[in-house]
Amino acid sequence: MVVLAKPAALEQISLLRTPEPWETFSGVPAVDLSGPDAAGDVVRACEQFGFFSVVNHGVPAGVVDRLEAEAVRFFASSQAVKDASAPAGADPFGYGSKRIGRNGDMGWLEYLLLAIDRDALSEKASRAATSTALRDAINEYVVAMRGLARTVLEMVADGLGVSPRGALADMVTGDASDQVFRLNHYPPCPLLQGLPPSCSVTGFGEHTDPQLVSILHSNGIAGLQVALHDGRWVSVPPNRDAFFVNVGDSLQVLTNGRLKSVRHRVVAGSGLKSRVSMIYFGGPPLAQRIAPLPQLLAGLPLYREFTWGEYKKAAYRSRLGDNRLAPFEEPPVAAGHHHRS
Ligand SMILES: C=C1C[C@]23C[C@@]1(O)CC[C@H]2[C@@]12CC[C@H](O)[C@@](C)(C(=O)O1)[C@H]2[C@@H]3C(=O)O
Ligand SMILES: O=C(O)CCC(=O)C(=O)O
Ligand SMILES: [Fe+2]
Repeated sequence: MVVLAKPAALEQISLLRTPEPWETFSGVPAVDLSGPDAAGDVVRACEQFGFFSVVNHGVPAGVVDRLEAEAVRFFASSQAVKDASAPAGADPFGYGSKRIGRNGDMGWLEYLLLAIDRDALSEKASRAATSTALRDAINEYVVAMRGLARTVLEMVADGLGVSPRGALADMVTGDASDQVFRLNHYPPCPLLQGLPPSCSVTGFGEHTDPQLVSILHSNGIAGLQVALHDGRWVSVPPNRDAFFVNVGDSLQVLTNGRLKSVRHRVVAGSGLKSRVSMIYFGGPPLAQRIAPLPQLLAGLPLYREFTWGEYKKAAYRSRLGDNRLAPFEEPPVAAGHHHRS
C-alpha cells in the first residue's frame, strides 16, 4: 500500500477519491419558472434529485453581480479585517476560515455566515459585513431570494396538491422565520498539484441542508457535486445565469419523505480562479412544528413531530456529514403488527 504524505496545510482536511464526478452531469433538471407546468416540473425535480436549477427566475443580473463583486472585495481584504468579523459569543455568525461549524469539520474555504431578520441582515450580522456596500448588496440579494424561495415553495405546494398554497412558503417568509445567508470563497488549492489525479481536497464536506430549501448561486467555477439517489456523486456544471435549489431535511419531513433532501459537497479546484458562492437558507420560525403534512399522509408518518428549534439545536451539535434525520425517524411497523386505536 502506498501511503501519501499530506501537505501540512491540509492536515485536517479530508481528501476525496473522485474519479468519475469530474465528468459534468448533464441531467440536473433546469426548471423554467415561467413554463406552463413549472409546478409539476419543480415537484418532479425534487422527487428525482432533491436538486434543480431555475432559469427565467426574474432576478435581475445586477443584483447578483453587485453582491458577487462585494463578496470578492470582502474576501480580498486583509486577514486582520476579516478576522475582526469572526464570531463573538455563542452564535456561529461571522467570518470563518477552514473550520466549518463547531464539531471538527474542515474545508479548503473561507466564508461569511450571516443571520437574516425578515428581509435584511440582523443587527449583529450587520456588524460582521464590513462595508455599507456589502451590506446593501446582501440586503438587496436576500429580498430577491426570499421572493424566489416563496415562488418555489408555492410551486411545491401546487404540484403536491397542498392547500393553502402558501402553507410551506409562509414558514420561510413569515416574520419570525429563521433565515441564514452564507458567502463562500474557495481559493484554488495549490497543494492539489502534489496529489494523484483521482484525489480531491474537500472544499465543503458532504451534507444535507437542515432547512426547507436553500438557493445557491455561484460564479462560473466548478466544484459543486451532488449525490444521486443511487449514491453516485456527480459534478454540477456551473451556470452563472441560474440559481440552484436544494431540498432540505425539513421539507423532506413535511412531505413525509416524498421529496428528499440532497447530499451535496464542494471539492477544491486546482485552476487559477476562485469559486465564489452565495447561499440563502430558508428555515422556519424556531417554534414551527415540523411533521408530515396530514394532506400528504397516504400511509404512516415516517417522522415524529419536532420543532425547528429542536432540530436546529441537534443539527448544530452534529458533524457535517451526519444523518441528522435518523433520530427523528419513526420505527418501521413490523408486518402484521397494527396499533389499536
Ligand atoms: C458542521 C456543521 C456546520 C453547520 C452546522 C453543523 O453542525 C451541521 C449543519 C451545517 C450547516 C449546513 C448548511 C448550512 O451551510 C449551515 C449554515 C446550516 O444551517 O447547517 C451549516 C452549519 C454551519 O456552517 O454552521
Ligand atoms: O458553496 C457551495 O457551493 C455550497 C456550500 C453549501 O452547501 C453550504 O454552505 O451549505
Ligand atoms: Fe449545503
